[in-house]
Amino acid sequence: MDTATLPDVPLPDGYRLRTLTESDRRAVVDLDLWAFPSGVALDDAVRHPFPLGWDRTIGVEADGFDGLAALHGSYPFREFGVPGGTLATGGLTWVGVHPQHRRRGLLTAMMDCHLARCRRRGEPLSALFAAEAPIYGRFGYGRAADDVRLTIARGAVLRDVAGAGEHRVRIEHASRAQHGDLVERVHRAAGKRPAGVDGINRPGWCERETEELQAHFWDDPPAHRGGRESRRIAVVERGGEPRGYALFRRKLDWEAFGPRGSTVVVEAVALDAAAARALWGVLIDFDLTTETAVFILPVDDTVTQLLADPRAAQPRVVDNVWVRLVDVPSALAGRQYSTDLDVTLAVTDSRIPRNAGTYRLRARAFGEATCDRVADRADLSLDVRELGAAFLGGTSLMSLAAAGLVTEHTPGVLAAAATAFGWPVRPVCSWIW
Ligand SMILES: CC(=O)SCCNC(=O)CCNC(=O)[C@H](O)C(C)(C)COP(=O)(O)OP(=O)(O)OC[C@H]1O[C@@H](n2cnc3c(N)ncnc32)[C@H](O)[C@@H]1OP(=O)(O)O
Repeated sequence: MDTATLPDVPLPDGYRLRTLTESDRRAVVDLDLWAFPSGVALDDAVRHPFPLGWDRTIGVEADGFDGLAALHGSYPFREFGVPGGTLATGGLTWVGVHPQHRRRGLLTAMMDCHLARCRRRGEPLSALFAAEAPIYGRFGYGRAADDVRLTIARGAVLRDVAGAGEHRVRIEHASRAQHGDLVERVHRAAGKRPAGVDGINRPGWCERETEELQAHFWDDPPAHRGGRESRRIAVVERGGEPRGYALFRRKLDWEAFGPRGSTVVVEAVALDAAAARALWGVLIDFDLTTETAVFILPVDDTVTQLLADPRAAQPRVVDNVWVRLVDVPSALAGRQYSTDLDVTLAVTDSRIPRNAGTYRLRARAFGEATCDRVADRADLSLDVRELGAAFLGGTSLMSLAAAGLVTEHTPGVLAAAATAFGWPVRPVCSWIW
């Protein structure tokens, strides 16, 4: 399969797509700074590790315009978490259009290019984090996961967990050399068995799979610290084995009545309840601080159950990953379902017409699934966007139907399908790419 040639997608007059190379790095970073304004100087920004592979970084050039008019890239996630397994997924990122060229259809052209290339590469899914939430629904992406952000007062009471006291906590400067392997190992294990039950993974979980992403993740330039300290890590160990970690930064502010520092937790992962209790006991009790802000957590994270007063943590729920089915039958057959299922779905898809059609989806609870195109009358009808929203098991088909976005043609099938599409563990991706 030819994956190098760019697909022939319609572009506005005077624009063309081009695969970029290392020699375009400065232009790429410059365009990114145009799209995402920042106080970081271009000369500084180009020195930092570049997270994309060049074979997946596509620019748009314009007649008579120096530099790039637009840009997008994608990460090759080979093991993006879906209910009961993983699927190859194109992780769309670095989408940007120079302000001079916006609203002429360049994003639309880049989306057609990205989706065509995902399909050629055999990636049945694409996923992304949306800079602005209204952008991607029109391209068939559904809001597939939410995360919760907490602000926990220092010393908030946590429920006891047997065995928590048997952990040792190391608190250190975080570095790839010292902690890279540990973080990857614990992070991967947490996605595979988040509730400690075999086969019940966390959908949406994915690793920083490439060398470029790892280098970028561990880079810690002062300009990205927001006035906070360099990145630190707390590692909880039991019997000498790491059982959890948190990456965090503190900041000390002095006020008239004394210190009012805070801690920001960037990623916190624990392999069981005792490790979580040991970890959070440290994170919410740093000296000279009054609160700990937690950036991204699964909405069902252990700490939400351990807090004696969950309201005091001021939970805010925000959209996390958005998912797009690039190849409907492969994607639907590529996940598991929570109950036995036999349903016929009529799917519309205005951007990838070959996806549109009626499919019979059959599955055994927590087992194999098959999905075949049929000519039958459908039990349910919905757009590919809603299928994306429901795909990770975090958005109920029932709630989509209540909003008029899924239609039931066979009475009783909606409730059964909504239950089957759900998953015991809520989806999330623990880091923004
Ligand atoms: C996965 C990621 O990387 S998320 C990062 C996205 N990038 C950014 O937010 C950086 C700043 N913004 C930009 O670079 C650009 O404005 C983009 C990429 C958001 C849009 O690019 P454009 O080339 O202007 O989009 P394009 O002209 O193809 O618009 C397509 C449609 O989307 C709509 N649209 C575009 N941007 C937005 C937005 N921010 N909010 C709502 N609708 C939008 C357009 O109005 C248009 O609608 P229509 O089809 O009904 O006419």
